[in-house]
Amino acid sequence: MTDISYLGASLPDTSDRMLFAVPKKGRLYDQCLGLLANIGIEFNRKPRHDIALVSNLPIALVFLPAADIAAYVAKGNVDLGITGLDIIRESQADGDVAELMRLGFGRCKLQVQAPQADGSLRSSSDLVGKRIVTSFINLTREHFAKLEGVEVEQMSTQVRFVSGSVEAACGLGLADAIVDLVESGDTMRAAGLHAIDTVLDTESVLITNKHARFPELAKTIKQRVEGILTARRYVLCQYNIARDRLETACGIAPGRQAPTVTPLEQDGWVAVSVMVEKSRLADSMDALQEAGATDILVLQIANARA
Ligand SMILES: Nc1ncnc2c1ncn2[C@@H]1O[C@H](COP(=O)(O)OP(=O)(O)OP(=O)(O)O)[C@@H](O)[C@H]1O
Ligand SMILES: O=P(O)(O)OC[C@H]1O[C@H](OP(=O)(O)OP(=O)(O)O)[C@H](O)[C@@H]1O
Ligand SMILES: [Mg+2]
Repeated sequence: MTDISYLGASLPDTSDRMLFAVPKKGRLYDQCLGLLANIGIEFNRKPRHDIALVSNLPIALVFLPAADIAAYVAKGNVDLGITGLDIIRESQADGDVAELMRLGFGRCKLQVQAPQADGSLRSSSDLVGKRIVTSFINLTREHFAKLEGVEVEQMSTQVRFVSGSVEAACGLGLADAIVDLVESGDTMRAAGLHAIDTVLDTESVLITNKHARFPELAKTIKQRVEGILTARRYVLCQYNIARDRLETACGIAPGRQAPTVTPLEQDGWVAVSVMVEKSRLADSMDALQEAGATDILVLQIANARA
């Protein structure tokens, strides 16, 4: 049985439950809570408690720092978890951790950033032998060792760890450049830095230990998450069209599997219902209208299953 007694004095009994690790704060927290609600996970988390029993499934949620979750999953201390791909790679947990699915939020880039004012630093190669500060020492060392064409132990670039506010390091004279996460770029620019290379594109990932307990329950969670992600990506588009133009219309919006076509009470006309990717919706509606579709309606999808 997993020992998680370090997480609180009066622990609930979690022995018969799948342990599901979720970031306890930070950039992924709100999205994770939204996802848990959407997949029907109900729980009541008491203030200051890092474990919450799920009332409608044999699951205990364990709220942990995002940066630690990959290591807990890799060691089998928890069965399932949500964290960033950057953290999985940095924790060197790939061998023991199976990626169940990418979740499409927490998207950002791990980038090499140098002072804008220093025109001599234009790519990672210009930093060989210099001082780099980061929270991602393993990924950064691998990046520069590869660039230098040597093993990590032999490389001349110096990589030092700081746990946060990495962008301050250059201004404080601690580093010539940094490696940190960039989303909008606001933090980077505010510190007078610009990106000169990308180490990794990252997003949040649902992961499990390769030998985890409760594989059936993990599969259920995965299917539920898939349903929510599909629902978020698509809308349902309905329209009427003359039957002799149906083929053209179906070519414009072929749907996930195929459009549903039902006869209208009006002779020679049909009603069509089809899933359309949100990213292509406006173009598809223009083309459908052009092809003679009328009464084109768009409906949100709350949930979906393949
Ligand atoms: N600006 C961002 N945009 C999108 N995703 C991000 C951003 N910053 C971090 N992430 C993602 O979220 C993960 C956790 O980072 P986060 O900043 O939430 O943790 P933290 O630094 O421990 O928390 P905090 O910033 O509250 O101290 C990162 O590893 C990355 O995958
Ligand atoms: O490109 P941006 O949109 O500005 O986002 C990037 C910033 O977000 C994260 O920091 P966070 O806000 O989590 O603070 P932290 O450094 O204390 O972790 C990351 O470490 C960057 O500093
Ligand atoms: Mg942070």
